Amino acid sequence: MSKQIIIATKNKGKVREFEQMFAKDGYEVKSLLDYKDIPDIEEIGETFAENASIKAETLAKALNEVVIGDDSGLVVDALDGRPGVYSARYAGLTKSDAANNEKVLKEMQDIPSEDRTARFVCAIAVASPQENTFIVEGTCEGVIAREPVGTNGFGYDPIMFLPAFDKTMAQLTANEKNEISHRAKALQQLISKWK
Ligand SMILES: O=P(O)(O)OP(=O)(O)OP(=O)(O)OC[C@H]1O[C@@H](n2cnc3c(O)ncnc32)[C@H](O)[C@@H]1O
Ligand SMILES: [Mg+2]
Repeated sequence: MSKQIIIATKNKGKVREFEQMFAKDGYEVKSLLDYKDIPDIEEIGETFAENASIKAETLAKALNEVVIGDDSGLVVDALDGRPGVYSARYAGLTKSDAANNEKVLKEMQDIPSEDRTARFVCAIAVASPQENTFIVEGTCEGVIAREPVGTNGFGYDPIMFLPAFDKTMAQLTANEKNEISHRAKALQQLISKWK
């Protein structure tokens, strides 16, 4: 029987990255895309950590299993930390990646290069029916680009320029992203600190 990890997400990009990162340890990844009967989980927290916990705890309770929640997003310094926990719905409830990117670029159009710093943040929560929820966080620093570049990844990747690579996150291969991303760093924390 294969080992299984359940992730409380409906985001296909996240599912793909967790599959890639867990594959080497032989884990099969399940997500909310496999549990269609679970009602939408409301993300009412004020922090990434709170929302990751809400997602993980809700599904852990519903399934009576250990579940991982991922809440993540883009924090832009010149926008006072926006889109932050509103990253998914920044340009409206349709949750369009392209519209979200356009909105950030428009708000940043008069911001000079040196003030375009930003970071991706990923909080991962592990909830189980018996134990307290365990939370870790990872970040990945970058600069908001002038226009979307690249087609890999998902979400805000095309507008997140990484000076160290001289590429946007959407120009990295999956393997490259999974070595340096906010999600990868959170997962490394989880593996080194949980239990
Ligand atoms: O809540 P779930 O079901 O997990 O899926 P979601 O897409 O709503 O996920 P979040 O609430 O955590 O919102 C995250 C937002 O940040 C974006 N995001 C998260 N991780 C990202 C990454 O690695 N690269 C680019 N954008 C990312 C993503 O596209 C969303 O717009
Ligand atoms: Mg969400």
